[in-house]
Amino acid sequence: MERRSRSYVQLIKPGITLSNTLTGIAGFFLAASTVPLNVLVLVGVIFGVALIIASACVFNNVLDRKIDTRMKRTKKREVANGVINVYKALVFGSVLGVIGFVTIIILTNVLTFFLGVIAFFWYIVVYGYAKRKTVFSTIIGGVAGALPPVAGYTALTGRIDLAAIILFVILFLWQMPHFYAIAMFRRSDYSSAKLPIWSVTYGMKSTKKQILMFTITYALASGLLYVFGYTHIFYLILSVAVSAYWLHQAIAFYNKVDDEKWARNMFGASLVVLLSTCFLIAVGGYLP
Ligand code: HEM
Ligand SMILES: CC(C)=CCC/C(C)=C/CC/C(C)=C/COP(=O)(O)OP(=O)(O)O
Repeated sequence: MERRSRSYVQLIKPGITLSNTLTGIAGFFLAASTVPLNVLVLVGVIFGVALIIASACVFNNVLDRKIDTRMKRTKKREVANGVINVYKALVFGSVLGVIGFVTIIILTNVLTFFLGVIAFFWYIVVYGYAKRKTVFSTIIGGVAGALPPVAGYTALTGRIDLAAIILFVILFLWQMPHFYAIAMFRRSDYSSAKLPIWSVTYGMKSTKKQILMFTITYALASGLLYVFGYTHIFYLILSVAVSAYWLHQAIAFYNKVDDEKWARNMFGASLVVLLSTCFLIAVGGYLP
């Protein structure tokens, strides 16, 4: 790929855009186990959600360009280091956003459109502000991250019911160990960028305890789709296995390796858990 287009691809934070879209697709297929599947709506979810998230990430690159220069992980980002200027990034982000929102409104419904608007605004403005000001920014950011699966679900059902709320809770809780693990192994980055974050404010041991607590809460929440009858016994067995894997990673190495190594391992495991969880949510309603 040409260097310039590669830079634009980096601007949308492809890992985050792809994985969040995946959670939207999972929500869609859970809905399709209770109401008839509509392929056009699926197309709307895939492209609409992906484009809106991509757009939000581009705007985040612009807003965070100063912070990004102060962190080792982000200092090579295109807007931060001037490879793409602010104006071009804003045009790119706006084009993605307009196409994304138009796709959502045409192919899904008004409720899903509004969820997209809320998530978009929340990530860029509310989280963008909180990130600089409070140690609770992770919890606040988690709200935006938990909305795509809800949007995928409402795109088909047109309403927020208990299943939609459970999806929100599962993904919200998944994000806490995911991000606190990053906060641990990137602690010096956050410290030099002067961003309040749990590991910097309260230390590594406290963050480790938080991760363990949220991993347990996630494990409990992932069973709720079964408890409330949206999925069946195979979903429960497999989701218990996934949670057990994550908990095992947390507990087995808790005092055996250094904190940073432990956190890196938990982060890697969080991605395995995310993919497995998306898969189980998507097929859970069809399994016996
Ligand atoms: C459901 C929501 C979320 C999903 C699906 C998700 C997914 C991912 C994935 C797949 C990666 C690895 C690929 C990459 O680096 O681009 C990643 C990394 C990252 N995520 Fe998340 N994430 C979510 C929520 C969050 C939240 C709430 C935060 C912070 C408040 C966060 C912060 C980060 C950071 C900083 C990285 C880079 C880690 C590094 O390489 O040092 N994520 N995320
Ligand atoms: C529909 C819609 C817009 C949904 C939002 C989905 C989304 C982008 C979720 C990610 C949540 C989040 C707080 C990521 C961290 O960003 P960060 O800025 O702290 O990450 P960075 O340090 O890598 O810049």
